[in-house]
Amino acid sequence: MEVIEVTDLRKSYGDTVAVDGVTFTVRAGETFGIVGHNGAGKTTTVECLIGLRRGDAGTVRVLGEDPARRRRALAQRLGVQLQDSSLPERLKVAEALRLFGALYRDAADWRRVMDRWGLRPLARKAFGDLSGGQRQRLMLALALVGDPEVVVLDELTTGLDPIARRETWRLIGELKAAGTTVVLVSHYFDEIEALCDRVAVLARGRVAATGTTGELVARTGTASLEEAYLALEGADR
Ligand SMILES: Nc1ncnc2c1ncn2[C@@H]1O[C@H](COP(=O)(O)OP(=O)(O)OP(=O)(O)O)[C@@H](O)[C@H]1O
Repeated sequence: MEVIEVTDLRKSYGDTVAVDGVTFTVRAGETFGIVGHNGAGKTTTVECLIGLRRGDAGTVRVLGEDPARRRRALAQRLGVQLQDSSLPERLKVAEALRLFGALYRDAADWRRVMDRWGLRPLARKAFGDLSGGQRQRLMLALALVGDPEVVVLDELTTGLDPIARRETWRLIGELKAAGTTVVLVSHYFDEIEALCDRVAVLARGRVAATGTTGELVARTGTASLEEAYLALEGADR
């Protein structure tokens, strides 16, 4: 079953064409990676997926719904962690989890989410006093507190130290084992290779290729996803 269907999505900001006819599908339970250079259109695509933006043309369906029209209903089933998101400086970690948990009809137990993400020692710390990595971890926990069917993670482990990164990978593996569909935007090829079933390579607002790491490597005659990406990105110039 297709959980996400994006067909010929287009979006411009004035004269800048950010997304120029993007098409891909994500199946139920799949972990799907989106890679691309800075400005390739990844964030714009993700924003259209979660209903924060409406494309100029094309269609987007998430769990069968149009996110631009059904954002509220979808919010109950969707977990989102965006680049550069923030919270009020004085809000404490436990308060944030409780507050976000209360927004969902079928939320996970926020205390368990707090434990799972190693946030209990920080429960009484204010958001403004957290380190970059701790903020990132909290944002991930908040994306999951609603026990979502689909999770969209933009720059999952940016700012995390190597140990926290590996721990995050392990938790994403658990999500995957539980059948959650995950969309992962990343600049880290090791992360995409380790976690994703399939990848879409975005270049200048278009999908240069979609496939498993093995397929992309075979198609480009390269030895790694990073090399395959560089070949595909260059070929599209
Ligand atoms: N709100 C906006 N107003 C004007 N232009 C924008 C806006 N948001 C994005 N753009 C432009 O659209 C293009 C695609 O940007 P987008 O943020 O979607 O790319 P990205 O792949 O997420 O990049 P990065 O890896 O740097 O985050 C870029 O040229 C960017 O400058």
